Amino acid sequence: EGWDAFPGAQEALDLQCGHNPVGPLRPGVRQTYCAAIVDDGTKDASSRSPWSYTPICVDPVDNSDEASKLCTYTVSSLRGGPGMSIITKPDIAAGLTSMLQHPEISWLEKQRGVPFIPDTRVSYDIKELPNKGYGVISTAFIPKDSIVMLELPYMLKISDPSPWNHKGAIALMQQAAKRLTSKDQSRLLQMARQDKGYVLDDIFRTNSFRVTVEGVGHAALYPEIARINHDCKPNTIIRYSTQTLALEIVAYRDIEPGEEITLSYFALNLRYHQRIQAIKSWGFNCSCSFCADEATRQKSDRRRDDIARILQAITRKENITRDIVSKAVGKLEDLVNEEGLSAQMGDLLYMVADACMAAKDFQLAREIGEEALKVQRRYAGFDNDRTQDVVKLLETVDELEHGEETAFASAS
Ligand SMILES: C[S@@+](CC[C@H](N)C(=O)[O-])C[C@H]1O[C@@H](n2cnc3c(N)ncnc32)[C@H](O)[C@@H]1O
Repeated sequence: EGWDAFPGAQEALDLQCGHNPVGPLRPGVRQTYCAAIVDDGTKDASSRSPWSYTPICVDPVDNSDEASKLCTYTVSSLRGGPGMSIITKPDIAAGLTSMLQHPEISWLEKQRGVPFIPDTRVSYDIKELPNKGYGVISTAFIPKDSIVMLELPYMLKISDPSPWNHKGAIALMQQAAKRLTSKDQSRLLQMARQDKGYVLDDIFRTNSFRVTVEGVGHAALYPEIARINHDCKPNTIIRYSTQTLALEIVAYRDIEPGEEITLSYFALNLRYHQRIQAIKSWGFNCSCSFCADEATRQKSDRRRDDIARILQAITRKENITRDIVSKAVGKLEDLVNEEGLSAQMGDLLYMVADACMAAKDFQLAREIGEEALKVQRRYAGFDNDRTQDVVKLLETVDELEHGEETAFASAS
């Protein structure tokens, strides 16, 4: 509906390549399979399009038929900006073809309802801070919900490299970096490190975000976003678009000029001991207000335990009545607000909707699922995998309800 008004949309939809678990953006779209490109030196430039170089690949350790090569792919410019290298499997790279060949994203903006550009009034500086290395400081008032930063990754690698030989994977990383422009290479090497192990591994370990590409986990480096320091009660959250690979930093509350821009490096709802454990790998201490003193920690942990208990209780079939569920959702909302976890409310509502679906209360599952969808679109991203999970749940609810109706009709 209305797709013709968006140049590039139809071509991009028609070009949806295989290996895309999110599925077509529109029901009924023709699904074509873009060819997986590997390290075949005989191929000319046009046959390795959209990549700027012939990929370099390594074979898997287990050379069975299902095992795939691991390759490094580079584009010299991503959507008119800096280039990008990705170390991934050929079928995943093939899945990126439509995004790379059809960079026109105005139709995607329409779909998500928010432009893919940061609010130009928003500004920040990257500065050296005591005991933190560099950090990002706001230079103007940033209202809640505005996009503070929006970037594309300049390097990505598949999260689980275990099927491939370690030495081979390291060689690919080296090539992936070398094929970037010299400006990007020097930016990459200036990123924070912990001085442990191989330099590019260290840079990935210290700075990368876990994203999904074609439904598969990858570590991604975003140049300036990587300068944001951690806080367990952050003033921004991350929103990720699976179709464009864009990562956004969104104001979680109003931010005053001069405030440091922070985000949480892990899920917001961890308990104190889990936070300490998670932070250990970065080598600094928890200094947010939730870690401040024993009493605050305990109070916060208790609320977080309560959230888990409510979710646990709702999975029991006998608790799926409109009255009990709406009380539980109300209580969850209170706890989430007190703990600053609204960005996770969509995930919680998704779990409640799932429990309603399991208990066959389809009406309730739909109502709560629709609420979950709104929250996920806002906080996770309009095409994020977490958002797509809710879309799938709503589709399943429709199918199950329809199935029950048909079964009932044929029985009567
Ligand atoms: C992704 S980088 C953040 C930017 C980094 N400070 C820089 O100079 O580029 C992660 C590293 O920043 C530092 N860092 C992040 N959050 C911190 C915090 N709350 N306190 C102290 N150091 C922090 C740690 O050294 C960590 O390994």
